[in-house]
Amino acid sequence: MSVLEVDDVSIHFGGIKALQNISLRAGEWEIVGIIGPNGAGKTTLFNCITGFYTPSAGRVRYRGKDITRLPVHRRTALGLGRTFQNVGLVKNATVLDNLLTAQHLQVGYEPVTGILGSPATFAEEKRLRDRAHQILELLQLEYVARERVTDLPYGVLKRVELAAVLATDPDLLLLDEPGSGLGPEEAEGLGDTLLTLRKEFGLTIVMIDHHVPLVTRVSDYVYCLNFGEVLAEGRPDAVRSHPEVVLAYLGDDTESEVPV
Ligand SMILES: Nc1ncnc2c1ncn2[C@@H]1O[C@H](COP(=O)(O)OP(=O)(O)OP(=O)(O)O)[C@@H](O)[C@H]1O
Repeated sequence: MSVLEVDDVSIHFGGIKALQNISLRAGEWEIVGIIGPNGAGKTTLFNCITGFYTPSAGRVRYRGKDITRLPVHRRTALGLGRTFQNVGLVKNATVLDNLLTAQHLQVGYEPVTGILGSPATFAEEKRLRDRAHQILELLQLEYVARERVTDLPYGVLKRVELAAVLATDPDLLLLDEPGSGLGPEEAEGLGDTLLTLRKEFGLTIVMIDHHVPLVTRVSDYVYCLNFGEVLAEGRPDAVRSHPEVVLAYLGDDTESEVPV
């Protein structure tokens, strides 16, 4: 059974057909890449998967369960974790507090209950705090645990955002442009991190990115969207050199691959 199944999903906004009959699969422990030019519908597809939008037609299933109409928090509780195109963190809080807050969205009681609560909640608090530190160590972020988010450079922020979503203990991780704003070396490091995270946490990952070398390197399977439709899908190298994908990116077919 697939972890994620999107079947014939369509959505329109007034006259704009943002998605038309999109189908996509992500199997257990797979990394699935989504590429496509600006306005192709990539973020809209994520919004349909995570519950920010309800599709006009089609189905979204998570581990066989129809989640098409479930609200966002119920999907999060099932194991869907998502990052945003623009960093989604509490800017005035510390890195550690951002992780602890993200975890409390998951456990269903407020941090103050943990402070005033029973021995059982104390034990749970300790478990959450230990896990937060484990994630920070894995992402080499322990050194900024007590720094305020607002004081951090962009590349570090992107890693903190990844840490915060991992803190919610996801099973399916949806990453919206994790490589945006990163230089080639940082993107290379991010690729290594994603491969490690998949192994350490047994994750299935679906990622949108414009950074084609990153997507090609880490993905098992790639979808290219254009004008709300799947233009091509398959193994990364095949999609990257697909004539229609080249045309969509470059506007002509004189090159043999999507630019690196
Ligand atoms: N809430 C909305 N209301 C109206 N139009 C929308 C809405 N959300 C998305 N769209 C439109 O849907 C289309 C797809 O947008 P989307 O943001 O999904 O593209 P994208 O592939 O993620 O682009 P980018 O790479 O630039 O982020 C665009 O024409 C966009 O203007």
